[in-house]
Amino acid sequence: MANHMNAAKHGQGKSLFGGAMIIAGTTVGAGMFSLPVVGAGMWFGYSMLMLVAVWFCMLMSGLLLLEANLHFEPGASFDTLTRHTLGRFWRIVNGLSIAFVLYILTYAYISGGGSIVNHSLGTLGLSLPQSVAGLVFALVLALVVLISTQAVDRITSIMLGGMVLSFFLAIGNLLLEIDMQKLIEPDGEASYLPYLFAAIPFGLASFGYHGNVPSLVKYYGKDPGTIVKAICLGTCIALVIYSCWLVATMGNIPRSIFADIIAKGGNMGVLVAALSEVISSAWLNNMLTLFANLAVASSFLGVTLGLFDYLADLFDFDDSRKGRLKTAAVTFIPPTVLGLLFPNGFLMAIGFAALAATIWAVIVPALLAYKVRKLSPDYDGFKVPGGTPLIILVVLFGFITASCHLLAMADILPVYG
Ligand SMILES: N[C@@H](Cc1ccccc1)C(=O)O
Repeated sequence: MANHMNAAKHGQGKSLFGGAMIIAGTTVGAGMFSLPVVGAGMWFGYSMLMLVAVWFCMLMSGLLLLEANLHFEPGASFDTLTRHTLGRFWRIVNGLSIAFVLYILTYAYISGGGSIVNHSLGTLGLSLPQSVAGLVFALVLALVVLISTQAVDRITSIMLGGMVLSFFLAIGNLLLEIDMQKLIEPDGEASYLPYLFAAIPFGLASFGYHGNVPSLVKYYGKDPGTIVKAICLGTCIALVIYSCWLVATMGNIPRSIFADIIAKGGNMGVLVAALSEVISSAWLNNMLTLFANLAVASSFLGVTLGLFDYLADLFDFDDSRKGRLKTAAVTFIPPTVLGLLFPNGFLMAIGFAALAATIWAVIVPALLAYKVRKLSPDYDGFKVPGGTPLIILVVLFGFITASCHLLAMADILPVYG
């Protein structure tokens, strides 16, 4: 949901709340649906520990990016920051990793969207092949992006409202029904901690919002006090939502059932179907399904709008009808074709998004801050506390997460299920 910037810009006051909602809106997305599935191996306690640690590192990398950004005029893009501070090589690596994350997330959303649309149709007694459901999901939403940015803005604002309501109704009820024993004394195999490592990349993807930092600087101007608070509050909101989500899922679905969910591909629809089984009321069930649909659809709109603008700029396609059609073709055709060929790659795609995000959302921000501190040692504006040790910690976090993903892919780290 990267586009609430525009929605907020039309607003009257530049309140702290608006900025926090922009960050929370971008952060909370499909990554959330991977958390209970990849966290099932280590279960609740370690999942919470991992979430808090990843939240801290992702918050710090966002603040380091802000620090570097404040050395430039408001409006400077991520690309401008890397070009002026780190040079050509990093500019290219950064640009490629951003484009890769946007593309693969679009594919993840088509896969997750197809799966959840299919689950929703199932409750109505209809059925479609999942790849076709993904195609319908992508076509409808791509049309919104093709129409205009304003269309995306309006629709995502409505979706955000619907998401908040449906989340609290459905999850609130699940939270009331949790079984403490499931949370604290899970069933299934007796090994937990070894599964933590393969889950870290999914935590990282779930806390990604960094593309919005330059937009916040443009929106608020050089007002570090408010921007820092907006980033802290926005990521805290995401942390609270994810914690409630873990309690609601792990407190209701036994750990052994998660092994079945994973065996069925671990896609969004399978998880929501397992949750639906424990919700007694049909109405609350609909709220949960509505929430899942809105969450993935609004993330799809935000991410593809970012990709759309990025590609239009890259290929120099204009804003005429023909130009937008060309941009839409390069934006949507590759991930949609991938979605038709591999309808169930949701988890795999979130993992690869995390791998590429370690570059631009973690390592590059740390390097940028290191470099601007070297270039202007007398600068007395906003500085993230912790000095070079904090920068080293953030870079290490990036390397460890990338290594975890690669080692898990190579079957060297254990993956539950
Ligand atoms: N946090 C987003 C994904 C994302 C990653 C990186 C940057 C922006 C967004 C989600 O959970 O869907």
